[in-house]
Formats: sequence, C-alpha cells, structure tokens
Amino acid sequence: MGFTPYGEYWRQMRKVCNMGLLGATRVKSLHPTMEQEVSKLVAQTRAAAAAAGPINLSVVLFDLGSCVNSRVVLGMSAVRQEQVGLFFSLTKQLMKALGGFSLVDMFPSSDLLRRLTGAHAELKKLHAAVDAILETIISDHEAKRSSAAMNDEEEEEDQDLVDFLLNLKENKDLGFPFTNVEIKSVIFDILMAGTNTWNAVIEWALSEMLKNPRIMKKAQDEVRQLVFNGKGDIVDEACINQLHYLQLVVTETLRLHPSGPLNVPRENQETVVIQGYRIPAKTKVIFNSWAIGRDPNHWTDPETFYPERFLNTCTDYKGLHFQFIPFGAGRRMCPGVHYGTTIAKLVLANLLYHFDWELANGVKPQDLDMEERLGLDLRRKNDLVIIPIPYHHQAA
Ligand code: HEM
Repeated sequence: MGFTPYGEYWRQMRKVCNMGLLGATRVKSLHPTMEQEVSKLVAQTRAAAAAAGPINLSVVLFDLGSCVNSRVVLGMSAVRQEQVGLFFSLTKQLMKALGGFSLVDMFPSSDLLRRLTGAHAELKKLHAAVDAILETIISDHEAKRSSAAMNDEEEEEDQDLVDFLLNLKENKDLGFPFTNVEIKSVIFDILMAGTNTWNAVIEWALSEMLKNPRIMKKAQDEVRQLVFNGKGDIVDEACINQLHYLQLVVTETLRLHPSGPLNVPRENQETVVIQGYRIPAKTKVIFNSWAIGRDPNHWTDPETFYPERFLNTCTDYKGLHFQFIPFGAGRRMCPGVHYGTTIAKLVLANLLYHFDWELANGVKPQDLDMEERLGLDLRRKNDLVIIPIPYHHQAA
C-alpha cells in the first residue's frame, strides 16, 4: 500500500488496514498482547541484570519489534515464527536495496541504466523470495482454518490479522476484488512498517536520555510517582496517557530522529509550481523530514534534545504542522501513528520504571556516539550497549 499510486485501489486497501489493525478500537484490543510482550522484556532484562552484564538494547528492541508484530499479524505457530524469521532477514536486504539514491534515480527513464546497474534484478529476486514466504504463511493459515472448521473449533479470539484478511476474501462483500495478492500486500506493509519504526524511536529516546541525565531522571520520576502501586507491576496502557513528560520525550525524539527520514517517496499527479519551481507531473518527490525537523528557520537551537520545547505549544506530529512531519501529512500520512506511539510509550515507560541505566565500558554520557546508519530507516550505526540496574521502589 505504501507505494501504491493514489486512487480507488489505494483507498480500499487503506480502509482494510484500518479495519484490520490500525484503527483506534483494534489497537485497543491489542493492548493485552503488547503488555504480555513488554512484561517478557522486563523479565528478560531483570535476568540479564542479575548476571551483572551489559545488554545490547538495539538487538533486544529489534527482536521485540519482530515478536510483537508477528504475534499481532500472524499468531504464534512454529511454521509462522520460522517464516517470519526468514522474512525479517530478507527485509533487511530489501531496506538496503531501496534506501538512498542510485544512478537510476537520476535517470529514471533509462531502462539501459536499470539493467546495467542490476538494481532491478536484485529487487526482483528479493521480491520472489518474500512472496514465497507470504504464500507459505497464507497456506498455513488456510490449512489451520479448514482443520478447525472440520472440527468446529475456531475461536474468535484466536484470530490474527491474516485470519481477518482471509475472512474478507471469503465473504466477498468488500465491493472490490480481494485476493491473495491484496492479502500479501497488507501483511508485507504491516510487517515492514510496523517493525523498524517504533522500536527505533525507543532506541533513540533512550540514547538521548542517556546523554542527558537530567531528562532521564525527570522522565523516571514521572513514571515512578504515577505508577507505583506497591506491587512493582508492569506499567500498563491506562497509565501511559497520563505520562505527559514522556509524551514530550517521544515527540522530541521524532523531531530529531524520524524513523523514516525521507518519508515514503511520492509522485505528483499533476504539474505544479511551488515558489517558482516547476515540478512536472509524475516526478518522484522526496520529503526530507529529518532536515525539516532540524531547520533553524523553524526551530530554536535545533540540534539540542530539549523535550520542554513542546510545552505550551500546539505543534505536534499529527500532520498539521509542516515544520514537523515524522509521520508525513495529508491523505498518505502514516496510518500507524496511534499504534506506533502507543507501543513506543508503553515500552519506554516500563524500561524507565523498572531500571536505572548506565553506559557500558565506562563511556561518559557526553561521549555516547549518536552516529546514524545510512538507509531507508533511521537506526543507530553502532548498537546501544547498556547496563540495566533493577529499581526497587522504597515505600515512604
Ligand atoms: C513511530 C513509528 C512510525 C513512523 C515514524 C512512521 C512514519 C511513516 C511515514 C513518514 C510514512 C509516509 C507518509 C507520507 O507519505 O506522507 C508512513 C506510511 C505508512 N506507515 Fe508508518 N510510521 C510508523 C509506524 C507505523 C506502524 C507501526 C505501521 C503499521 C503497523 C505503519 C504503517 C504505515 C503504512 C501502511 C504506510 C503507508 C500509508 C499510505 O501510503 O497510505 N507505520 N509511515
């Protein structure tokens, strides 16, 4: 869907995504799954802390992203877990192949250049491999559904996103053709878009807070004061909406580190003139939300991580303020804003509540490197390796 041209087909696919996963009601129904995965993460981090060693938080967060999304989209069967592992290793290569600019982008009409650089062939090969995985996932679901139907045992709550899409295909009441091609496209988009986005926000937010102990302490004080209920429980979804400072931290993180720094390339349908520049129809237009969020014409001291800048202002990331578009804007704006920010805040709140954090190998906060890796998604170049110290609330 992300790369489909604007039109009726895109409109229908977007509706399906909202119904199946991204609408507010559906996201709410996913909270128990999210909370279970977060509580596993806290338990694993406690175990690592007991072994007194540092943890590679970048790897932990990538695994968490794959786990949450594959549970939500595919359910838990072993076949699906195996396929999803393969899927994520292929998508890493795909992100690399799609990221950045190539010679072909400079001369888009040159078929010869496309052939000579081999860009097309590589993408075709990756596409075929990903397609085969998605087919296996669908047939695994179909097999499970027909055996459950024969034994009359399918439970409504066992249904994941693929089941939801197969129901749509069987009911044929969508008013447009909905086949395995559309199902594969929705699964692909959600697995891709839902995995390297919100977990990158968590990684950058923690990196910034480790560099700025004042901000880390303020965010921890907020969550610890609000949440403690005597049992040392998981911070749940009901609490996170009251964590106003944490919200500012997430917003400021998205300004400096938008997960899709060049958004998704778009094509204008008609020729337009903007500030004297003529942009012919069908031009590939790229919005650099990374640069926009750091533009000194719009931001005071733009390179400084300062969550308080968003206090008492109506500027946010909902696509209405063009100086800040980490989720894009307009019709094609990211439909995963609510899902992505909800889970990012849930995980961050728990990591801040249950642990104090120290940099490994004696690195001082001011020396923590913040280098970015080149690619379609914005990740740290070097993994974030840090030491968790379990926090125990002292009753007053
Ligand atoms: C913090 C996390 C996220 C960020 C920063 C982000 C950012 C973006 C951006 C910049 C776009 C392009 C918007 C445009 O062209 O104007 C986009 C599109 C999209 N995102 Fe996200 N995203 C995030 C999380 C998610 C999640 C969790 C999902 C789904 C599970 C998702 C699904 C999509 C889809 C399906 C599109 C294509 C929309 C269309 O073309 O109509 N995103 N996202």
